[in-house]
Amino acid sequence: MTGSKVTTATFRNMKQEKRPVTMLTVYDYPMAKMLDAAGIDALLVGDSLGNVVLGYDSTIPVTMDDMVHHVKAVCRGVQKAMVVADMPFLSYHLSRETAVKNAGRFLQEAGAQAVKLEGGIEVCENVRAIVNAGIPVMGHLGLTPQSVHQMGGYKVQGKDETAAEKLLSDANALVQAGVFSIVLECVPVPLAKLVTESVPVTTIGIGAGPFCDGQVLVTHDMLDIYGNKAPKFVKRFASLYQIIMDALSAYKEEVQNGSFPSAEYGFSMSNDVLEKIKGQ
Ligand SMILES: Nc1nc(=O)c2c([nH]1)NC[C@@H]1CN(c3ccc(C(=O)N[C@@H](CCC(=O)O)C(=O)O)cc3)CN21
Ligand SMILES: CC(C)C(=O)C(=O)O
Ligand SMILES: [Mg+2]
Repeated sequence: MTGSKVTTATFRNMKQEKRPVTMLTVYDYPMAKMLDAAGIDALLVGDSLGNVVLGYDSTIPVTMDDMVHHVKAVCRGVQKAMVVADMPFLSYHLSRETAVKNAGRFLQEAGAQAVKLEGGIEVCENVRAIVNAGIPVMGHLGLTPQSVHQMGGYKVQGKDETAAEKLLSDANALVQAGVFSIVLECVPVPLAKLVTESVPVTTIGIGAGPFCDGQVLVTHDMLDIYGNKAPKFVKRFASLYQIIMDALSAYKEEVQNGSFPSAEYGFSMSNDVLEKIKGQ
């Protein structure tokens, strides 16, 4: 069954069998092909697109059209992985109708299999409406970047009793609303463990410790594509920034000193033709 598509049923089975779900973010076709070939279970087209690819300093400017454009590119590169589309700022708050309509675009126009959205009890009515339309929904609790101005920065969430209780009741409300999975971002390890043991759906952690049912990271962070400072929870699995910078310097040097392009990179033509056109 290694060739078959990852579905919400796969998520359910993996939680039951205690096999960790692997998820990574992706925003374009080439990376989607690589992540799918590597057997990553789920690909999140995150609204971190804003930070990682579009150069904004938050996820708030990202629009539905931005997201649809990138989800389309990702889906063209994927055979097996589940593609989850992150719903951007204000695309699921205004009404049940707009929430369903926007979620539907990701499946109908772009080819995703599920959507993700941030928040707890306050979004549950709209989550239910999306689920009722036959669209699998992944929740997202803890550090929810679209609320950065309300949280007063990117900080660990759920540390005090009130916040921890709120997170637990939000998780239960999302389950009641029909989500198949919940991302837990930047929450203390023991709280993520408690939520994971309390809910029947698959929890996916980012900065939430090893006891979640799965893990997600921003691919550009774990590959260190930018050579910048990353949040504490990011492990660098490669240092691509250095590799890319070395390649760029080598190219510049070789073009400037004339060693590139050497003969092997050029095309020849017959001398006859050359002589003829020179004689004209
Ligand atoms: N490249 C990238 N990676 C991400 O993980 C990510 C984005 N972009 N954009 C959207 C959000 C923003 N995220 C962030 C951003 C910063 C921290 C951060 O600096 N956290 C502090 C915690 C401070 C504390 O409360 O102790 C850290 O040091 O990790 C965490 C998550 C996660 N998401
Ligand atoms: C960090 C993940 C969970 C996310 O929401 C994103 O990449 O936008
Ligand atoms: Mg996001």
